[in-house]
Amino acid sequence: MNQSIFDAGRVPSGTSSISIRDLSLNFPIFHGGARSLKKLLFKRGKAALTSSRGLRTGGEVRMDRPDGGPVYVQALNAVSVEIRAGERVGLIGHNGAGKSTLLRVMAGIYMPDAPNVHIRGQVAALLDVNSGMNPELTGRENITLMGRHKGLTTAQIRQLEQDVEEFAQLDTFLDLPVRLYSSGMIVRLGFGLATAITPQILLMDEWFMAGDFHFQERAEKRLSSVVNKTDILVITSHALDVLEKWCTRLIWMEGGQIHRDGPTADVMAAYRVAMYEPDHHT
Ligand SMILES: Nc1ncnc2c1ncn2[C@@H]1O[C@H](COP(=O)(O)OP(=O)(O)OP(=O)(O)O)[C@@H](O)[C@H]1O
Repeated sequence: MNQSIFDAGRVPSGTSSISIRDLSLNFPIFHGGARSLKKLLFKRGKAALTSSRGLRTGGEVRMDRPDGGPVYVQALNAVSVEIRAGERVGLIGHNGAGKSTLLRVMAGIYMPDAPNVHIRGQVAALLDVNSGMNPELTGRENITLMGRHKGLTTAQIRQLEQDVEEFAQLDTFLDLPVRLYSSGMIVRLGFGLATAITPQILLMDEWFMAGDFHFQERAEKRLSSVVNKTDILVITSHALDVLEKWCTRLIWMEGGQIHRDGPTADVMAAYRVAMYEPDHHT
């Protein structure tokens, strides 16, 4: 692909960075269940529901004051992280630890104006497999739509279409509405589209591993050529071998906080030990 057409937001190569200082993010609970949680918190005279052995699933459920106030899930709690060009970072931790939320902050989806979040460089986020896709349109029409959205010329859109068609190998399905696709077929199209350009900062959730074996092989190949050219990769996955393969640094999250941050081998060794602790649900 011609890279010059996607230059918006680019900075000189090797100068991309992610800087997040003391960031907290709460999701208010409006569901009826919030009332019983509130009662429970009130009964315990506490502002937060945390198990005595440490909360291993989900963020902390909190109430503004021990005597009442709105109930919310604290997805991120005072998170500070600096990532420089050249780093390949993996986010690990239990279900609900805050990994996807942190990725969404980095992608500018949550809190895009937060003064303590600074993202320098052109970002591509592979977070939701069908994000930006219109299920009523065919795969080919979706490619065109994205091309137009990016301001490409007709010739450039054709180039994009060829590239994605070759990679996704959807054959006749490329000309059928996306709502008829299986989840793996959507992954093929979404992944092909998202990796048709080389961003400076690539943020990925683990869904890209969802295709069949042949797709995964080709996806890995395509991904490594993209990753080799990006300044920064941040990826979250429960597949530890994937993280060991791709990452130079791991950030281990627990209950919305950074529990440990360091070279992959060190953090992974400690994580594996913790995983086999009898009370650990990671
Ligand atoms: N849109 C939302 N509305 C309300 N709560 C949310 C929302 N998104 C996430 N949460 C809550 O925030 C916490 C962190 O969720 P997040 O998705 O970041 O976890 P995760 O580490 O990516 O988990 P997993 O490994 O299961 O994907 C969880 O307790 C979750 O219930």
